[in-house]
Amino acid sequence: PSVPAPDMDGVVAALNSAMANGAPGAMARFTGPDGVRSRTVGVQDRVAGKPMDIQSRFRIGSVSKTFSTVVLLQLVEEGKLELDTPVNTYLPGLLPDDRITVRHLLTHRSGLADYTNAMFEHTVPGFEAVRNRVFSYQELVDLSLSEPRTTEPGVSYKYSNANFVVVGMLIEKATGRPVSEAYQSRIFKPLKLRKTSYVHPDTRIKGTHVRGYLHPDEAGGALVDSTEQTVSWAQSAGAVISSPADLNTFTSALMRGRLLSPAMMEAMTTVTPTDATNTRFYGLGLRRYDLSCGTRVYGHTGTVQGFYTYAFSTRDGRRSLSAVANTSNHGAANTALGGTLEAAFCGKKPA
Ligand SMILES: CC1(C)S[C@@H]2[C@H](NC(=O)CCCC[C@H](NC(=O)C[NH3+])C(=O)[O-])C(=O)N2[C@H]1C(=O)[O-]
Repeated sequence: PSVPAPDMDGVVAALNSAMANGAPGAMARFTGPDGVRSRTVGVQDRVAGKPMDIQSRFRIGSVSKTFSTVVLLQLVEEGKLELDTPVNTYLPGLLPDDRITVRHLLTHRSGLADYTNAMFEHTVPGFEAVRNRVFSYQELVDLSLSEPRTTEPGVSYKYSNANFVVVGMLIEKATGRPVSEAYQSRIFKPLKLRKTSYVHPDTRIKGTHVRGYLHPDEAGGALVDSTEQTVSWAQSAGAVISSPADLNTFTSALMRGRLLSPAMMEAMTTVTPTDATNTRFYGLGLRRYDLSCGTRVYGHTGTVQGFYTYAFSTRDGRRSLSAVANTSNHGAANTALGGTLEAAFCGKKPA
């Protein structure tokens, strides 16, 4: 069936709107039946004045959660883990509730509190306090467990980074190796994602990269260059670095079934609503957005200090969009950037 051509003027308008709302720059890359379309606006480095470059690397934040989910679901397919088995079966004594299962982690229904709410209550001081810190997985779990559970296991969707910290622990327990090796051998290498890496706790983004600029909580406050950080507060929940092309390749390959079996893709894309709009859903480490034209897109969003990312594909993987703005803690910029999805996947609005 024919699909609408991407409305690249609409994509540029969304990128410019992100800039008008405080992003020094933004960019988007679309792949579809008619090939690749890229657009960039503004700068990737405010001091050097370097223009945004579609080849650049950047921090993808929670889009990392989908990479971690792919590794874990491959381990499930290999019989090394089971989705409906309690986490404590694999990591004895880790969690205070034996009812919390692996599936509860991937669907944000475990009830484990998100320690980043307290950690980043004050945006810039919170960031400065951790940007060079290296946490163990256990320290992050302990931060979560120091707060009350947010739901009985399985009862409701309560997004928490803690879930994907435990996912990282499960991957390392099941493989006996660091999670970085699993990303590399199971995803980065097979898909030839040459600009995608997991370098925790190194603070640098190697090669040509976008610099990220964090908005302070104080209106009109100066932007903070947040490019260099360990992202140790997130690790398997948010520390992957990638590029627009690699994210297009990843989400498209995922939806085409290059990484997981059809049965596992069915499980991954079985979703529940995350809000009252009934257009936003979550499956297993994967978001589904239902767009105004009826198209359903699957992927993830990412917020890490100085970067906001969307990485989505259609269910058949034939169309994919990645978009990033190099600012964060500015809701209007994030929402504006989201306009790239409607423009890219729904095409020009009828006059
Ligand atoms: C659910 C989200 C939005 S939050 C979650 C994760 N990012 C974080 O947990 C970092 C939150 C603080 C980042 C900081 N904000 C503050 O400090 C606010 N006081 C900023 O904007 O740079 C990610 O990425 N996910 C997004 C996702 O999945 O889309």
